[in-house]
Amino acid sequence: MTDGYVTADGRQIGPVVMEMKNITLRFGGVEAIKDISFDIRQGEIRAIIGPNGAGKSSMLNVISGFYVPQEGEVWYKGSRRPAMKPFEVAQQGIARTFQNIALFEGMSVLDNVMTGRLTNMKTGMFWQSIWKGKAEREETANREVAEKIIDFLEIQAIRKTPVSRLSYGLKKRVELARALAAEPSILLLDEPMAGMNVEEKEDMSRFILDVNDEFGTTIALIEHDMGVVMDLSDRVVVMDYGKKIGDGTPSEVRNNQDVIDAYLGVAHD
Ligand SMILES: Nc1ncnc2c1ncn2[C@@H]1O[C@H](COP(=O)(O)OP(=O)(O)OP(=O)(O)O)[C@@H](O)[C@H]1O
Repeated sequence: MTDGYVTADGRQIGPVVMEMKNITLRFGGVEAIKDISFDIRQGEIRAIIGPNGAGKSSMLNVISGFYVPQEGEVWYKGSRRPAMKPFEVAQQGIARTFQNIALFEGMSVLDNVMTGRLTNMKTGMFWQSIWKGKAEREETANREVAEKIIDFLEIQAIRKTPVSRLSYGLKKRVELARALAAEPSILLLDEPMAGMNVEEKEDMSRFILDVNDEFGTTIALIEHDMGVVMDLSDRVVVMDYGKKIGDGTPSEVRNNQDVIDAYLGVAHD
């Protein structure tokens, strides 16, 4: 792994933790990702942005192991990652949220957050049945982590409330809490601000920054609204029609002519 460095915007970021090398992903005749390479560094907030259909969700799904690209390599913590099932990727410390909220609506906030601990459970069903003490200790420790995250995200007042009764913005915050409960090394956020009003967007931005600051979590997020990510991110990859057209700090990509054209809808060859 290479060392960390200070970005042009003055933020210290760490060594490379994940590297996408020449990734190409096809769906039949559609090339959703065309030979894209970029890295994600320890402790940074890395955004992948682009207009509708640019290939952002496809890229997030490659990172999370949901799609295996036809070409290219994914490197994680210094080794090439073999084709993996999403739960295996999760066990390696990569947690995610979904654009369409994927919570257990009938369950309380606390129980939903507790499901985020499942990938960290050491005691299997067999041992739980014959070794009650160990399982109970693990349950207590898991609950402590869940409660700490609930406090951190300021949702203690609704910890017993069924998710179905919550506003959209709060559901998104519970989803963030559940992903954090896994204590991930990399947190993937799928359009975390989509469908939110201005106030909810501000709250979510603050929580994303606080999580990054307080826990040092590396965060990769996708978003089509360029404005939303500019204040939040250390570095930004810009995609358009499956290609990478920009990569750098927010001010670098903001001044990149290809990026400006893509967002203004200027025709491509
Ligand atoms: N499962 C799939 N099967 C076939 N084509 C797909 C599939 N998923 C995505 N595509 C195509 O791949 C291209 C990139 O789609 P993708 O959803 O990754 O873009 P996006 O940047 O996330 O868009 P949006 O902002 O609208 O969500 C599009 O042309 C899309 O139609």
